[in-house]
Amino acid sequence: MMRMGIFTGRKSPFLSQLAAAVPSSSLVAFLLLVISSTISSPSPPSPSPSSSECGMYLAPSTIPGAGMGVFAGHHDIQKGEYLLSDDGDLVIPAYDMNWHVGHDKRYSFLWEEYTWKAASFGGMKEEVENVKKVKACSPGLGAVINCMLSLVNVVDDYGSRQMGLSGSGINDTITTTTTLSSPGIGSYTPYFGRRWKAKRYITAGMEIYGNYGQGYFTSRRDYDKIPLKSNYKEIDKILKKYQSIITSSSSSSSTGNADDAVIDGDSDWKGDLLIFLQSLNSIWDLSRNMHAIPQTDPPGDSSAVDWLLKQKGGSGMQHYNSSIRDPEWLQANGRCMDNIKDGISKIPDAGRGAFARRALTKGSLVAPVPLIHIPERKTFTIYDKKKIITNKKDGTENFEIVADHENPIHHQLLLNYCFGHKESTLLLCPYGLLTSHINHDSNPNTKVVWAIDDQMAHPEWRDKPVEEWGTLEKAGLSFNFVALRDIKEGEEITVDYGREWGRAWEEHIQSFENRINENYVPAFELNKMVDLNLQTIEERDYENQGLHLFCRNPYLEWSGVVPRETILLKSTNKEGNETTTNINRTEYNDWDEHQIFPCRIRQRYTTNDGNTLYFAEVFERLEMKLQQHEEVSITQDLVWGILFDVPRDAFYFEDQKYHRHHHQIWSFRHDMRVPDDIFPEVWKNRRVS
Ligand SMILES: C[S@@+](CC[C@H](N)C(=O)[O-])C[C@H]1O[C@@H](n2cnc3c(N)ncnc32)[C@H](O)[C@@H]1O
Repeated sequence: MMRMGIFTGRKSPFLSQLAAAVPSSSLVAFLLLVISSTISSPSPPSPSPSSSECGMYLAPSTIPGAGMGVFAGHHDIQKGEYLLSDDGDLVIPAYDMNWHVGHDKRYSFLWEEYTWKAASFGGMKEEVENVKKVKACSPGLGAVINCMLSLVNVVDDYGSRQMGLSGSGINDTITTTTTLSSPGIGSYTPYFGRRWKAKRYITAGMEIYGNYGQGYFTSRRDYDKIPLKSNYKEIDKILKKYQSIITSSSSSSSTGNADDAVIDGDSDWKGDLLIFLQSLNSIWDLSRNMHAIPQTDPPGDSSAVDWLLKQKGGSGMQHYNSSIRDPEWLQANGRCMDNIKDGISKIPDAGRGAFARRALTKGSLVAPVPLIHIPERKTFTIYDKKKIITNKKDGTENFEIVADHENPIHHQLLLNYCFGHKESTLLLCPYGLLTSHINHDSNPNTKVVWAIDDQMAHPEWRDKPVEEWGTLEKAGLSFNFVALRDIKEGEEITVDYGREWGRAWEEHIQSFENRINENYVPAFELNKMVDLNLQTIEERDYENQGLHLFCRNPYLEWSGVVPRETILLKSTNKEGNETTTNINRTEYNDWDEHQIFPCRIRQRYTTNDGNTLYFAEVFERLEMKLQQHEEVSITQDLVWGILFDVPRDAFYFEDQKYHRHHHQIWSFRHDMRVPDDIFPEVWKNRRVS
């Protein structure tokens, strides 16, 4: 069992003397002012009988002003352990939002505070032109944990980012001549499996801290006093100096050095010196270093400094103790987050779902549901493209493809993960542990209610028009999902998304048939099917089905095929004469085993010992713009290598850009609906025809 020094379970005697010295709340922009609301809050849902089993709580953070935080519940978590053994959080991509709605400054996107780089999620970078323009919204644990850089105790597990449809409940239908006939395809994210692993031993009751990265704190003015790792190191140097002064003075005074007589006369000078050091932060207020100086209780307690300097993290460990809540306190003041676990939904076509991790009694909390607000639902609109002609300075014409704001054609997938109301522009998107997994049932076992005021940073927003608070950059509201009846362990959790959602879904099912590209299977799924018999170009043209097929470099080498440095291209110029051009193949110069080359399968055959092998040709696709029509290009395939007797492993698929199901305009989009009886009148800012 992995244990950390003397922090094995409960508070260490020395650290309990360290005051909660996180920088003052004036440092943090999101002050929590709990003001009563005229909408009556329900009484808190009862904890379920087995609540002492709770493995994770949502409760006020130990960081002043940081709102809610996540805490390990009644069990210690060992280093290397996954926080929950489930499949993990969803990641919902939002595409090209600047291109679609960036023109309108009214559309604020609070998700921005909760997004990650799409490029680091497996499979996402292949599906779009520019992965930098994709916002990877992950409403799970990552969105709700706070960060204290010196005490980060969980890491986002990159190794588990092998996300995809497997396990979403529809992959069973995938075969070579697959018919992905589920009307649910494209209406939920294909990306899930984002998991969090303990980076160090986490004692029961400890706040969970992820690593937002230093850039998060250096790029925001509100956080300009929060110490970074380097600041704690600086302070460790000063504290060591302080220690050496007091140690050498003690030893010289014991040898009767006359120079130390004055100091020695004041019996508490060591403490005073430390108090002096500690008080510097009030005069040097802007320094991150100053805020890294540990405050002790009582002030001037040099033994606490001795203790800190013996710890691996030095002064960075000063908030360790104040980051731990008693599990009993958490039970009384927190909301249990892990009553649900994830899995494949039992509801046809619904993708993934949430299930009761333990038996839950009627009226008890199923899950706390903090909410990210989007004041204007048009933020999620996707527009058609249009071509505009502009005149260049030299008088020639230029073509540009821009969003056609007269012609909305679809919505971001994120819409399906938010609650709305037909009479309001406001959307409220759940985050927190697995709350986005909960599916619809018109006869549900769980209902949506407002959290009690104390569980929300801004309950008073419910009394104000959306226009007055919607653009604020911190989440402030929260629902609770509460059991409508006793729920058995393992039962799927459902809420009622509302009549309008149900009607829209029915209509979608009716109109769905014949609209899907039956043969398209996402590339990252095909790549996982290592036993799949691939099709020859005559049997199936992958290119026509939204895919690109490639051959891997090691098999080219094995077949003795060497990529050419230059390629001879025959083409016809604008006068109609045939020309031959040498083109440099600069991209493919290195022999890299991850390199892939466009190819197509000419033949598939089975050997006497039952192995399937392929005969393929590797080609170069050359694209040329016609000079007189810049927007028109022609392509020409040039075969430059033949592979004989290669196995399935020689081939690799990528999706053509914007081809996955969730990009298709037939894919279902509808927000979940906040029940009428809890939707504030004052938010109704949209007339419904
Ligand atoms: C908030 S998400 C729920 C999580 C989703 N199942 C997933 O795998 O990511 C809402 C989406 O789930 C699917 N869904 C939820 N309830 C459903 C139901 N009763 N029938 C079909 N699809 C459902 C729809 O795609 C809907 O847009």
